[in-house]
Order: sequence, then C-alpha cells, then structure tokens
Amino acid sequence: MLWGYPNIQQTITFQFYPPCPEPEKTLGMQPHSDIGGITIVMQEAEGLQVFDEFNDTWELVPHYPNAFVVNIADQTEIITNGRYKSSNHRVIANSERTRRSYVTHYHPGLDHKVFPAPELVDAKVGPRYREFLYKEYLQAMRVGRVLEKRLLQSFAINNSVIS
Ligand SMILES: O=C(O)CCC(=O)C(=O)O
Ligand SMILES: [Fe+2]
Repeated sequence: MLWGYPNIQQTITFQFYPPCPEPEKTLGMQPHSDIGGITIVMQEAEGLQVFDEFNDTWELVPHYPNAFVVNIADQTEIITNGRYKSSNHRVIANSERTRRSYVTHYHPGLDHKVFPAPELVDAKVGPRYREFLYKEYLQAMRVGRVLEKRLLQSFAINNSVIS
C-alpha cells in the first residue's frame, strides 16, 4: 500500500487549551500542516481554523457534536502528486472557555518509501515531489520548517511551490 501498511504508525494526542485573557495576542496552536498521511480530530468546541488559499483568509471549522474533522496531511498531498492538498491550519485562543481536542495522526512506517503514485502523475506535469523514506521527512522536521507547509515544499522537485 502507498501508505506503508502494515507498518503505519498512529499517535493519539489530547490537546488542552485553557481560556486566555488576551486571545488576540496569541494562538492556541501555530499555523502548520500535519506531516503524516491523514489526521482525525474531534474538537470539543470551535477554535480550529483552516487557511483558504484562494481567498487568503482563515476559516473556522464548524463544531458538530460527535463529528470528526478529517485533515489531509502532507504524505497524502505527495502521494496524490498535489491533487489532494494538505491543509494549513491553526487553533485560535479564546477568553471564555477551555477547549479540548482529541487528535489521531496516521503516519507511514519509518522505512516506507514515499513518492507520487504513478497513476496520479500527469505526464505533462511530471512528479511534483521527490521520492524519500518517511524517516527523512521526520529528520527534516527536527531541523525546523514545519510552519505553513514549508517542510512539504522542501521535498518538492526543484523546490517549487505547488499551486
Ligand atoms: O486542536 C485542534 O483542533 C487541532 C490540533 C492540531 O492541529 C494537531 O494536533 O495537529
Ligand atoms: Fe494539526
């Protein structure tokens, strides 16, 4: 499988955002894209925002009780050669209430080779990302560049920005 089955790694995190007296001066979580394949989020209240690249605006993800939010993460953007975009998202702060979220990130195995699926590569465009082992992606993350999809862009062929 393109995602590295059966060595998929799953992490589960519980996020706790206390009320903030000056929410306009900070963020609950900085803008980033998730580095794995796919992310499933259950948010207890609104606060998650996704960046709308067409309008250059941050949009609030609505809260529906007992519903999951599914985020496309970087490896899915790479495997689909950019057809599915990983979301650039952040969490805003608020002064009224505590917010919790429960997040499951799915990652390929460390030694899994990641590359654009040939059947999704348009012959006129070619592969937009280079092939790599997933652990290289994690190593690159440790030296920074996680913010605003810059890590993903550093794996693009010719380091081009994908639109
Ligand atoms: O708290 C949230 O709603 C999202 C958290 C998040 O983006 C993440 O854990 O990667
Ligand atoms: Fe995230």
